[in-house]
Amino acid sequence: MTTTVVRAHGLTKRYGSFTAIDGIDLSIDEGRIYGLLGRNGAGKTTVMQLLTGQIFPNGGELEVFGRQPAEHADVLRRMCFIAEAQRYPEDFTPAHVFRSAPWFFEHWDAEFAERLVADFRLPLKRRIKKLSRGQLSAVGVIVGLASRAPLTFFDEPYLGLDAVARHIFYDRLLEDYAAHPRTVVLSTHLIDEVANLLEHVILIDQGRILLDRDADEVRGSATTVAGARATVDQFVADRPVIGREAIGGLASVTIDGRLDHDERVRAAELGLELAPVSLQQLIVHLTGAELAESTEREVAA
Ligand SMILES: Nc1ncnc2c1ncn2[C@@H]1O[C@H](COP(=O)(O)OP(=O)(O)OP(=O)(O)O)[C@@H](O)[C@H]1O
Repeated sequence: MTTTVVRAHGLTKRYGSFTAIDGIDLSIDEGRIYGLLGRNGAGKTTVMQLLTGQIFPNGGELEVFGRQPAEHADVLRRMCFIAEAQRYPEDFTPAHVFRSAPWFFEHWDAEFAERLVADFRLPLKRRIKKLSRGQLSAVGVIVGLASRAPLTFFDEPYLGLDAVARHIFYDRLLEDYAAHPRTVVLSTHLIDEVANLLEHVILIDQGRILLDRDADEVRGSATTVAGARATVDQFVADRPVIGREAIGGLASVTIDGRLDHDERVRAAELGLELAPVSLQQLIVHLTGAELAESTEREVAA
């Protein structure tokens, strides 16, 4: 049976007259990896801050582990939130951070943290304020992984991490998650890199949820059809179009939904090229519709 760890209904957060989170419904199940995706300013960090009790909603209902997060220490203890720009006490070294972690996280695994320190080549005794940007991110990633909190939030945790370090993060996360299942919510702009890691995708745009679906359903749920403009237009005529680019007599149109065998054969007969749309492309289409339209207008002009 699936256990739901987060339930939100009509969750709203306003800053003055600006509505950052606009009455969203959300449910997060135990033992899954969620991707919280969206453009800059979409509201990802605000959602994570609400769920971890760091800020209060202006409206709606929110339950984390069955209770309101902000008021219950036992709920807060089961969560770990790694922010984009994590702050540490002045004069702390990574060694200090890892030594104090067991105070906050009852499942802290010191041995795992040690292995991660070696993986990330993190200088343990250097003051945090002297660390490079990537090393600072590594401290957060190590805390997030080794804490083994039942509900872990990583808010774009890898500013400055190089490609090797990011892949170490993905690999260790997957390995450790398999051995110690828990719920992970990861916000990121590097969608293609994490696409295979995610089991569920929540796409947020201007404080609202645009997509909340199983990652497997999302993968391959859209197709790009490219070829002669008139032929493409004819082929996609009755389908939901989510993106369109055209240059001269050529067009590339992204349609929602899968194509069956007969449709694929027909596309091939018409000389059209079909390509699956990656999660990143799909999200760009879904959240950048205005951009795509203006590009087409510019090209056409
Ligand atoms: N304390 C605040 N006061 C006023 N506005 C705020 C405050 N915090 C966030 N906002 C606004 O709320 C919106 C959502 O911000 P949020 O940080 O949640 O976005 P995000 O999706 O995490 O963006 P990014 O990908 O750029 O980190 C933004 O428009 C932001 O400017």
